Amino acid sequence: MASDAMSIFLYVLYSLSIFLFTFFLFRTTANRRRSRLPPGNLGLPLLGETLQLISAYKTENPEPFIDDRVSKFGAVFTTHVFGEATVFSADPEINRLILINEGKLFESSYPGSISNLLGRHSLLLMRGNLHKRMHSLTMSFANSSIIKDHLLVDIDRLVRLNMESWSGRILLLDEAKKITFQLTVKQLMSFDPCEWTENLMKEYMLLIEGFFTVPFPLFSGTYRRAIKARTKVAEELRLVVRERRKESERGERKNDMLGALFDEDGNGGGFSDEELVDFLLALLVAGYDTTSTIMTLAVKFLTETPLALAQLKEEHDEIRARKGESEALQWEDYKAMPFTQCVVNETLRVANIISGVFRRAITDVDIKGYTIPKGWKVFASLRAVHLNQEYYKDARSFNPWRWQMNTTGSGTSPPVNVFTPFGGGPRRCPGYELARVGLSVFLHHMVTRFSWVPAEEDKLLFFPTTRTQKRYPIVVQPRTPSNLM
Ligand code: HEM
Repeated sequence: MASDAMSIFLYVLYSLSIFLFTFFLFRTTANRRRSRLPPGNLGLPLLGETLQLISAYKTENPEPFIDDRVSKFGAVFTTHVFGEATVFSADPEINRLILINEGKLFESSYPGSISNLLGRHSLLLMRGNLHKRMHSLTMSFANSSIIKDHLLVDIDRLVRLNMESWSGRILLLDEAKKITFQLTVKQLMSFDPCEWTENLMKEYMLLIEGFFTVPFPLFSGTYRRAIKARTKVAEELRLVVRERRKESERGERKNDMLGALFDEDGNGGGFSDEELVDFLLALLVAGYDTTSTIMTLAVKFLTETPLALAQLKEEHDEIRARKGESEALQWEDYKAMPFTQCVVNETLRVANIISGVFRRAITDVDIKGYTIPKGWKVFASLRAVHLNQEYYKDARSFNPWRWQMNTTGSGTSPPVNVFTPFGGGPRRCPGYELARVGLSVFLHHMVTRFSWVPAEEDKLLFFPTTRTQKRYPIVVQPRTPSNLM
């Protein structure tokens, strides 16, 4: 016990001295270059402005920390958060430069908790040529023609299967998570829902909870549990990979992501089991939480905007009327959902599931008259741009009709590079089309099968991730001819 206390004390002392050393080093560097650094405030020693950031996001305002500084300093400013001097950008042009110069001027940089839990062979942490190769492999697996030819069938089937058990009060976020987890496991490894996928999902939830904690098992029970869950998930995935490697050696091939990886050179792409496990584990993380949250928030925004919900229902009722009660959606049906695509865009814009991306400057970078010093962190805020009045009239309201110019020629079009919910450049989300199709199919079955009301008030939270406080409880009722609204 005494030796535990002593090691904690020594550990804290050691961390403190590293923090102070780094902080003063940055301060000195910052002073030297102050004239060319973006304006801003480094805050308190050690803490910087981290506490201001955390307390700002306790409100219902989606972007208080950035709004406040943009009004004082402009769209690009300097701050110091989570132990590092960081340049924040709310400027679409600068964001674009940051995103397209991945690997040249900047490289992605995730907090320690996320990197440790994902594993170093995940796509999100790969760099250079290997990243290029694996990113394009992932893109080719999730592109429109693959979705059209075989993923859509599973999406439609699994969404309907899950909705069959809905009745009375449900927590929509939990239901959406179940659906997206099952979908992703199916797409990656061809497993249909079973006890194994359910247990795996429970471990995944624990793993994801560890993302926004202090990455020291000694200090955080959540992080400890997440590490344990990661080990269990990796063990399970390793067994799958080994089994599939044997099948592949026998010439058997499944039409899923793992199959695509084995196809690379007929022998697991030359990848080790460890590499394949990290890769799959991270893809499951990237697709699961994001898509389920966007499904839930789309329903919340529609519930609060009855005219939009009515128009969406009309679009989907027409499709259903053509197809009868139980026929599965086809690619042509997905392509005949113009208003749904406005709803999808507007949900992505207002919800901003990924509020922005962190990068690190790998050299001194001159942008718009400022210099971002080598080694500094950069945060390209996608949300600050999406919620800027300059680019979107009445930017903080949910208004799907603003996107109708793309289909009807009315409305005003935002400038290019302003709408970037899936990022951009070499790290652009490879699952963007899959997410859009998944959400559209989910909305189709939701509005054609059910009417619903919120079971209680629930509010949006924006930190550390975008979600609703109570997982959006609603009461659902099957739609019948006498209950069409
Ligand atoms: C609404 C749903 C989604 C949103 C808003 C979203 C957003 C994003 C964003 C902004 C990035 C860029 C991160 C960066 O530049 O550092 C990204 C990357 C990524 N996304 Fe998505 N995503 C969604 C769904 C999905 C799905 C369904 C998949 C599954 C295939 C997926 C897989 C990935 C992966 C693997 C990366 C890392 C790419 C890389 O670093 O090269 N995402 N996503």
